[in-house]
Amino acid sequence: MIDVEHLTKSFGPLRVLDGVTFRVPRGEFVAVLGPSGAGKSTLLRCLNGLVAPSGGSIAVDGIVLDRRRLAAVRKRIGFIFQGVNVHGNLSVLRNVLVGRLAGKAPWDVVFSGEDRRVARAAIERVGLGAKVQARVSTLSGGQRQRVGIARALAHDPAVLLADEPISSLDPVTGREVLDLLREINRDRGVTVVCNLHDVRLATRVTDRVIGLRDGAIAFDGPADRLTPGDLARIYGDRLHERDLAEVSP
Ligand SMILES: Nc1ncnc2c1ncn2[C@@H]1O[C@H](COP(=O)(O)OP(=O)(O)OP(=O)(O)O)[C@@H](O)[C@H]1O
Repeated sequence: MIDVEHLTKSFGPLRVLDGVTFRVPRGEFVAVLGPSGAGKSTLLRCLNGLVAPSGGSIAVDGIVLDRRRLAAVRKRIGFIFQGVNVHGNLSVLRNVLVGRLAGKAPWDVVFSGEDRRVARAAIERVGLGAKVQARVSTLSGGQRQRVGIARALAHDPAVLLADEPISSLDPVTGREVLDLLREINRDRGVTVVCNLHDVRLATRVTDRVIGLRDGAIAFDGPADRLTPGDLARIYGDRLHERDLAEVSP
């Protein structure tokens, strides 16, 4: 489903991704962990074509991502941004309809009955059916992030990429939002790659952890088998006893 080979990315002299190789099968839920600056967001942005790689290759659903095929690959991907990236002045429905824009020409931004049906179904799916017409600025942080997820779903993606989707939420709401992504992953067979800072949630909710350190893979394996030693390889000596305890039995 996602095939990344020898991916490198440099910003000027700074090498941010350094030969990253992994393959994600259809339907897997992958957490990408790593210290700040390890290259997690850059990796996700490369997968979505928001950042052009310096080297290596990426294929999504068998389509090699390059400039010519960017639109075709993006059609298959829903992107959930870091923090909460929604338009406060617009209704929930309008925000989610934005997810139906892909592939429409600028002179053709008229939403069809089908667009509205899909958007409403996505809003129901994330539990905001009663808020379809509410202005997003009147919603809580967790509800706003659900709007972001509904927008990504309205795109009918085969892959969901989520860049720290719970970083601005309290722990309980964050868990609920991650559980929602897990349910969507299971019900629809959507492949999910999600950057996270919460090790405990990553090990409890996802199938697999890819640990990035200094732009290279420091760990890749089943989430429920992550050991304190693996965590130390990912986070180095900045890790504390408390963090290690999170994955200890
Ligand atoms: N557009 C850019 N131009 C220059 N440097 C960049 C750019 N985007 C990212 N970087 C640098 O690349 C490195 C990796 O950034 P990235 O955001 O991918 O890390 P991250 O692991 O997602 O960090 P965090 O967990 O703090 O979000 C950082 O040193 C960052 O400053």
